Amino acid sequence: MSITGIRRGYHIIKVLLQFGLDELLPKKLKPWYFKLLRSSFFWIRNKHKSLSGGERFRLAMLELGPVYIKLGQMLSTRRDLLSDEWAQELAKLQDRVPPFSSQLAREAIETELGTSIDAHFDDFDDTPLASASIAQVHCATLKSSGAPVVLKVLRPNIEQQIQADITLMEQVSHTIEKLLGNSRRFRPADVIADYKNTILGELDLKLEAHNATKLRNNFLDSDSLYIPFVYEELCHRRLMVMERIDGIPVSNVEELTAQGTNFKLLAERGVEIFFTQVFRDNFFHADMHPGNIFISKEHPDNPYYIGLDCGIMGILSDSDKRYLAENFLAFFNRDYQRIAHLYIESGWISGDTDVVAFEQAVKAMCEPMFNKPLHEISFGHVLLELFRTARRFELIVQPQLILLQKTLLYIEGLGRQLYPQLDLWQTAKPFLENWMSEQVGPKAFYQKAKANLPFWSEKLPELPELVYDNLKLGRKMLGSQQDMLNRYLKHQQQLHKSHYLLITSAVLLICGTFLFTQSAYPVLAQSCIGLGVGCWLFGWFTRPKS
Ligand SMILES: Nc1ncnc2c1ncn2[C@@H]1O[C@H](COP(=O)(O)OP(=O)(O)OP(=O)(O)O)[C@@H](O)[C@H]1O
Repeated sequence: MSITGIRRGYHIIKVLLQFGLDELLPKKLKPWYFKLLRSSFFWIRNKHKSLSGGERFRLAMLELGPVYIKLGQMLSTRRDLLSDEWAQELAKLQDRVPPFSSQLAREAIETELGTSIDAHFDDFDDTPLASASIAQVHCATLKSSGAPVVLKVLRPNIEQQIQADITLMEQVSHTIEKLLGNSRRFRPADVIADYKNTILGELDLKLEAHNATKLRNNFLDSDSLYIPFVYEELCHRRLMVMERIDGIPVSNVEELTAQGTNFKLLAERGVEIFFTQVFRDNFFHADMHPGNIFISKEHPDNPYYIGLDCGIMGILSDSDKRYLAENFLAFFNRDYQRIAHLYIESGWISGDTDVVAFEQAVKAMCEPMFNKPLHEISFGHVLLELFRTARRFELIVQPQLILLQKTLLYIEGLGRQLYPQLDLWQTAKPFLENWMSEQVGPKAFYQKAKANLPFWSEKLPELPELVYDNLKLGRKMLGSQQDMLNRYLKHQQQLHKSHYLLITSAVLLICGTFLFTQSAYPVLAQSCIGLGVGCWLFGWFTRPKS
């Protein structure tokens, strides 16, 4: 580990201890060596005893910088793991991060544009509209059209800071894995690798701009989701320019209530949008924390979502989608055998797995879930528990599915928060059933045939020629196969003949030698030996050449 790494490591320990995060760990997670390690840093005391646990955790993440802020943000969406108080506290990390100077922001924007800000924009606002973990957002208007826009620019040196912290995390996680040995089920290095991919993906705003445009186009005719227009020609790796939106943050329930939002419709639309993104478009927003979701101000009785920050998007293969949908349907039909077979067919677990044992484990895990009314069962939770069970049977971890499961859990949590009576099953079931019927059965056959029609109409005129060529080729192949067969038969005949001659010569030679030793029939003995030698020579020279 480098000197810088050691220094950064010490700083992290210092911050964690200064905010008393070690005190938040339950006693059973603090063995004697942990206590010994803590006392060896006796000069670092908890300076924030009066603050709540959630507040201390948030402030520590803020102090440690973007990688930890992002981690806190991700945790804030895990209401299945955190109490409401903690989740609300961590949600503050979403866009209340100290800003950097507008001078630096201006310089960075002009470097990316290659011209002055004034060349493209009027009324650039030096006070940032929002300052988040990775980027800062400033308002301006577009010179060419007067349209209100925002400029999202990456924080200075953010790439180096993230890289340094990730490297340190990688080193620590590898050391932990070595200490834990091979039998580990917990793989910190995999977790860090996953996190690294996620956070590095967010550092390319050009990519984010492409993603946003793609998602916008997928939902252009939608009443449920709006994605702001992106000015791609003004976007660069460290700068993104997009339409300015005016919505209410989804976490601001008071304001949403005050404007008379139809929460039931809003909650149902959240679930529908997610399933549409996954099953219809195969392209889903996978960073759905509250700082990225706004609600329209107009028509509160018919509200729609406004989505920002398309840095992290998930994609599933067609087969993943099919197995996923079948998994949910099998679960709700309590068909555990089908679930077990689906995991093997999809290749998520090995074909050597004991299917019966796996089916029993799935049943033991799923059955208690049906103690709740159907509408309270969470799809995200079902998936999470299925993955946990499958992990005991050597599940081959599918990062795209984990991303999906986390997003699903969050979307459902959000839906329930907005409208606690949300019936997840009634919202999602018709969607899944429709989708499945479109994938299999006569309708699917018709759809696929229709989709392939342009290909066949292009190939049809070539068909007679193709048939003729194939027949010609077939005849040629048939001829050469016949030749090969003839040659093989001839070879076998020669082989048999030479074997026969060699055996005959051996018999004649043995008989001739025997008669010779008896001295009774010398002429016969000589004839036998002569004939034997002749047969042998003939057999040898006529043997088949390999
Ligand atoms: N088009 C927009 N119109 C209005 N406000 C916007 C727009 N884009 C971003 N913002 C504001 O800026 C904040 C941060 O934007 P964004 O989430 O894209 O940045 P980020 O650095 O990627 O944040 P995160 O910490 O979520 O990764 C948003 O929460 C929102 O308040």
